[in-house]
Amino acid sequence: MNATDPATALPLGTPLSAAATRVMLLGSGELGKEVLIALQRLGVETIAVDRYDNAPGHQVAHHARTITMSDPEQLRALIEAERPLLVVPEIEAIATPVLQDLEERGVVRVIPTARAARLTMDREGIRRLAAEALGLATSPYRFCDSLAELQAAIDGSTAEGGERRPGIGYPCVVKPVMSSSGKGQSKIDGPADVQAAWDYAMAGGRVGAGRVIVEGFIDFDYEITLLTVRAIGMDGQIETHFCDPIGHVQVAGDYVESWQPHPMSSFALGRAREIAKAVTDDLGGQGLFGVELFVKGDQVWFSEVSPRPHDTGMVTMITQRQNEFELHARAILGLPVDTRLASPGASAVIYGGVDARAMVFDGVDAALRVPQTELRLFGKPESFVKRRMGVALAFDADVERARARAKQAAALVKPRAV
Ligand SMILES: Nc1ncnc2c1ncn2[C@@H]1O[C@H](COP(=O)(O)OP(=O)(O)OP(=O)(O)O)[C@@H](O)[C@H]1O
Ligand SMILES: NCC(=O)N[C@@H]1O[C@H](COP(=O)([O-])[O-])[C@@H](O)[C@H]1O
Ligand SMILES: [Mg+2]
Repeated sequence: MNATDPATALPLGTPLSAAATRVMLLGSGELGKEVLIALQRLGVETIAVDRYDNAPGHQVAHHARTITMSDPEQLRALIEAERPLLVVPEIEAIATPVLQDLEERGVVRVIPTARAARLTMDREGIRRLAAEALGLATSPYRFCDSLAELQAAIDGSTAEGGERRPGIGYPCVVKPVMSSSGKGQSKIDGPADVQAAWDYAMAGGRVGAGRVIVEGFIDFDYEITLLTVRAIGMDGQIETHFCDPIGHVQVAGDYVESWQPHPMSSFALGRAREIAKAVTDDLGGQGLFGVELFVKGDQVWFSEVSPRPHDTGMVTMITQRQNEFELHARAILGLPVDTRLASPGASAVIYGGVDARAMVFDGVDAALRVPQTELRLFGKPESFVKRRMGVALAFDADVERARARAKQAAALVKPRAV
């Protein structure tokens, strides 16, 4: 298809028949589970894939498959055997060159595009695109393959010709190039922290261990996720829609609370939308993106983007007429979207609190007695102290009240091992 050709909605068939519209999710955690539910509500036949059995999405899909998605042979074999119409990445750690090859040969369509999946699986791909190709404001950064390189990147170095390259300086943030939810990430306040940050990054990286990004620390006033949807408009051309900005709090690089709408100056919101449009136009395709931005006064920095629903966007399950999962499902099927807010609201994360296989959640009744709240318990088969096992949602007349309700409800849920 040519970029200017009008696009059309996909035909929706009968699940489990020869006329089925089949969609495969690569990654079936809490986010994929909600996408699968949204797809099923539109009569799509779903195939949930994850690295372990009984993942949240496995429990609701028509078909459940367990493979190592970062293994090119396993991924290729599964897609060729199942032949879905669409492949929807839900995590970063996927053998994306296989997706690119299958897309190029017309075997499957990858959401939003195989190139977007490849560029965002690695912090280097998306950072170089945003900062170097698109010229967007980001934190200063360097990539390093050893502790010595990391130290030199922070301190600055002198090239052979005597030319001085300034360092990132302190404070700074170190992250494995392939990781998410803050795994392997730490802040370095001074020389004494460098070794520990390097060791932590080496232990926390997912695949391709050994390479890190070091970023200058941005002392932002607040950070937002701007959910941005590329969907087919009336004339068959791609249109960009924005949700209201989502504010959030991160602890150790992992989201613990989010709310929508986050108040912003119209200047900063306009700048945020321009950045989101530039990045998502370049990544292309159809679907929802979570554009992460740091804001200080009227200054806006691009941080990173998920070409898929975002964890902080779980709040839209209580704030929007069409939540981020429904928006993604509709956009990828070529259906119209509506990004309107229905009510201010908030989300608060429920961690496992213990390392255990089977869990019981006490206090759910008490939590749901907090007015205007809902819960999602993801059904993950194993709990870790810091594994996200559920989320509390609340709505209210303003985000501050909603945040208080969501946090109160989350705190009343007490996971325990049996
Ligand atoms: N350069 C920076 N300056 C200040 N804070 C930062 C910087 N980089 C990251 N952070 C903080 O750490 C959080 C997590 O960082 P980042 O989004 O890069 O990690 P991640 O592992 O990809 O997380 P996720 O997968 O949940 O999006 C950010 O939302 C922000 O709060
Ligand atoms: N920030 C990315 C993110 O939130 N991803 C979500 O977490 C799941 C993995 O959870 P697990 O690590 O508990 O298996 C992923 O499958 C996705 O739903
Ligand atoms: Mg992030």
